[in-house]
Amino acid sequence: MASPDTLQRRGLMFILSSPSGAGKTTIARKLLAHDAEIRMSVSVTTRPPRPGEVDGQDYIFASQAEFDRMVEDGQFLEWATVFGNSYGTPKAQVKAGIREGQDFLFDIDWQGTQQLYQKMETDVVRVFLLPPSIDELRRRLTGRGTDPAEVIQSRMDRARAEISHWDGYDYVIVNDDIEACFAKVCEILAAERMKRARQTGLIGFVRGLMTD
Ligand SMILES: Nc1nc2c(ncn2[C@@H]2O[C@H](COP(=O)(O)OP(=O)(O)O)[C@@H](O)[C@H]2O)c(=O)[nH]1
Ligand SMILES: Nc1ncnc2c1ncn2[C@@H]1O[C@H](COP(=O)(O)OP(=O)(O)O)[C@@H](O)[C@H]1O
Repeated sequence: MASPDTLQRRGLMFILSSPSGAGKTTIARKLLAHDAEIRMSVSVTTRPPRPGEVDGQDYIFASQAEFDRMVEDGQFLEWATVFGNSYGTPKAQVKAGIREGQDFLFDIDWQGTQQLYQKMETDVVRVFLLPPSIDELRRRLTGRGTDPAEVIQSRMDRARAEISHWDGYDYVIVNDDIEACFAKVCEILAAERMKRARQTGLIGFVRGLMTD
């Protein structure tokens, strides 16, 4: 007998990218607090921790030598250099989790997004956040209070280059109002979870319906 209880799905890889300061960390934190079915893919980075960041939770902080060893050992699904620091996505937990139906959230840049898409196209959902204006982006970076003036300037200098990669994404959202942006992100996630290609048990269920 065909039973909907047997329906399972593959996990998805939900990527949030944006120019620095547009709000992806804020949206990612809300999503993790609100949705028990998605887990953060915690990246390894060589950048120093910011005040309040927890090792193993926000990032896995590593020296350049440790990072290079992980690259050589093939431990990353993707890695890239951003603002002169190295960032990489560890392979192990994500690959096994996806097969078991676990969804993962990625806060990675356009280079990492391209690499993940090339490797695991059907599992990947690419979302890009834009600031409402360049002035507002500067206000947010300054207001966040985590970077000295010269770092903020270098993030602003990079913002236009990052924005130019907007067309490598499936969805583009202007993060004007946090709650409105968050609602859109949740809607995208809900719809993507229902995609036929992810419903691994569907073929058997449909065959059952046709033969019962
Ligand atoms: N390719 C890649 N990019 C990452 C990874 N982790 C973080 N990033 C990106 O690196 C950039 C800098 O991140 P961060 O230092 O936390 O500063 P932020 O710009 O304020 O979020 C952001 O664009 C992140 O999305 C990763 O594992 N791989
Ligand atoms: N829609 C928004 N309106 C106003 N401030 C925002 C909005 N989204 C994020 N912020 C603020 O802007 C700053 C940068 O956001 P953050 O999430 O750290 O960006 P990113 O992770 O993309 O660098 C933070 O201080 C955050 O509270």
